[in-house]
Amino acid sequence: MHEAIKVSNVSKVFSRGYLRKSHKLVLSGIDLKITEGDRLVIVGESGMGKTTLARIMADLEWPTEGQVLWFGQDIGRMSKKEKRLLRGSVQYVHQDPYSSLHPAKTIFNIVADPLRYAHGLKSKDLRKRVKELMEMVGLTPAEYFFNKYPHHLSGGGRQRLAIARALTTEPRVIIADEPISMIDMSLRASIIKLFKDLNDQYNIAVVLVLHDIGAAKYFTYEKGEVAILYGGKIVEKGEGTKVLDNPLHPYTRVLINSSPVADPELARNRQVEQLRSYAVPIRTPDSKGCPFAHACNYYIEKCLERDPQLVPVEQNHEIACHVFCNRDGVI
Ligand SMILES: Nc1ncnc2c1ncn2[C@@H]1O[C@H](COP(=O)(O)OP(=O)(O)OP(=O)(O)O)[C@@H](O)[C@H]1O
Repeated sequence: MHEAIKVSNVSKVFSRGYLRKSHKLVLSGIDLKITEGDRLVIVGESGMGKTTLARIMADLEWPTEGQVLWFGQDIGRMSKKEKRLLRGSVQYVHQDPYSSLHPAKTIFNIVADPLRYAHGLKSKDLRKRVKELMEMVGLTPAEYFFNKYPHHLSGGGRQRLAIARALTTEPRVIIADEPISMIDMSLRASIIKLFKDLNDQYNIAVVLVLHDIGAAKYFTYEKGEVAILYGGKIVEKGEGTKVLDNPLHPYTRVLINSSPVADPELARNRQVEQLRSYAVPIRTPDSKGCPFAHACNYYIEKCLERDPQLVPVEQNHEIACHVFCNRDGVI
């Protein structure tokens, strides 16, 4: 299987303030890849760098250091022409379906416009393709929606429309940033199911940014990988079922144990570990040590001094933790 997107040693620093002298390290040393036709979920709480990473993967943001490869080619070294040829192959779906769609355009034109401009489709062919794409995302009967506007749709319907628009370029990868966070609870599973179907039926690689563990499990149950982000670093990554069913990093364990469960009996009896701090770590390029050390109940002196690297603990499962893992495996 070929790599669709590969991120190597990516760091991102945002600079601001007077003379841009204040530097914030938002991502550091990120290595991540998704192969063609696969699934990947990036999980973490708010402020951990998920959106920045997804935007860098989609070439909407540029890394301060490191490389991003699309289908084996370094996008930082591509000419404009080369990039233009590949751009349609990687599509980005925004978090907010309420502001990402033009409110004064009909649903037909939202899907048709990119087909007109990029593929030169007209009249009958255009109508046929718009109908096909709307059916692919479950907006049926498609003709019923043609002359309606985004405000006629629910949040879930709008997200489907945004996905239909993304499909107009026949992408090989879709990157969706928190695609269910602004949608009613009852519709969330159906949107994740839609991404699963696009992956299964059309072999489109899908990267989802999520903070909902239940949704991450549902998406990677059959296949796919999960990367857990904390303080701009990947602290655990690997096969979805391994990471989510057998979490080894102390942050992943807390994240999973504190996610809501439907069974009231289970919820009542569950012991949730309390962290030493719930503050989002603010890191600069000079920060030392593990980003989770200030919150971790198991930290040792070394955690404050040295940044742990990702180490394999079993096949396709890595963690970055001085306490729970060393080069010989899990302690
Ligand atoms: N353009 C920017 N300039 C300065 N700081 C930024 C910029 N974009 C993001 N940040 C900061 O980077 C950090 C990570 O932001 P990011 O949006 O990537 O996190 P996130 O995990 O996606 O959080 P959320 O789920 O809240 O979107 C935050 O502290 C944010 O304030």
